[in-house]
Amino acid sequence: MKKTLTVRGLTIGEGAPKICVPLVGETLSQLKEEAVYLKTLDLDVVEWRVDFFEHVDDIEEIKAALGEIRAILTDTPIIFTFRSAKEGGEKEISTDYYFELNKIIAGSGQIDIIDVELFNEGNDIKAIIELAHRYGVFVIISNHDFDKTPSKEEIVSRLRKAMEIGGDIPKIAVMPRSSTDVLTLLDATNTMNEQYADRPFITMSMSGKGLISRIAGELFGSALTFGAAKQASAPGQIDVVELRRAINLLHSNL
Ligand SMILES: O=C1C[C@@](O)(C(=O)O)C[C@@H](O)[C@@H]1O
Repeated sequence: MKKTLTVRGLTIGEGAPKICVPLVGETLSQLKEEAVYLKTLDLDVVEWRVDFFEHVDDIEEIKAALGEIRAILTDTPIIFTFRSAKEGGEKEISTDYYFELNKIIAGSGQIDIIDVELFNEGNDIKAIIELAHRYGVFVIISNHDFDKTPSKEEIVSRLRKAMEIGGDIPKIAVMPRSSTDVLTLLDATNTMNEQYADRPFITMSMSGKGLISRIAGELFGSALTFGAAKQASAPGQIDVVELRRAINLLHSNL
């Protein structure tokens, strides 16, 4: 039996996939403007992609900005994500700083979910999961391949590893080079859903080719999907209004 996960009244892992929209502003004023705009949209979760932020190397500035974002978004679940350059993010930072930042923010009381990349030291990941849980924060353990789609076995294995290490929500985003690659991601998702997952997880095949994976999560097993407001944070994200419409279309026919 798969567990669901409830955050600020939102239950992830049942019914239609939940919609997450990334905040990608570079300056504090852009972030505040974006957050005000996101409040007007029909979305479920907001992800702050802090690697887009101009002061990403200053934890005090990040904390202050987060306070302002939280004050605007009040009841919306917030995911805090520093996406490393090697996994498609905007900036490179040292591993030490990556964990220091994530630990401080996990304990800040301002966020609900934190994204930690799977390709790190197991003990570092476990330490941050433990700390996050102490503060009631859920942890996404993520992996991204912006170049290709690994084999089905590899995708399932990475998602299972994210689960075994203690992540609350395993996640993988891969790039298709062909329609077969999209099927591989969907097949891996379906197998994970039917055979291995005991908790919600997230998968997507990126770019226009992979769009089906961003709308068909309810059928194959992905619990959350990313849509764009004004600016996408990854290739293939569609406008959040169209995304909701497509998801509802599938949902109402299942
Ligand atoms: O990991 C993900 C998924 C994503 O890469 C996507 O393809 O929608 C977008 C990122 O902002 C997010 O952190």
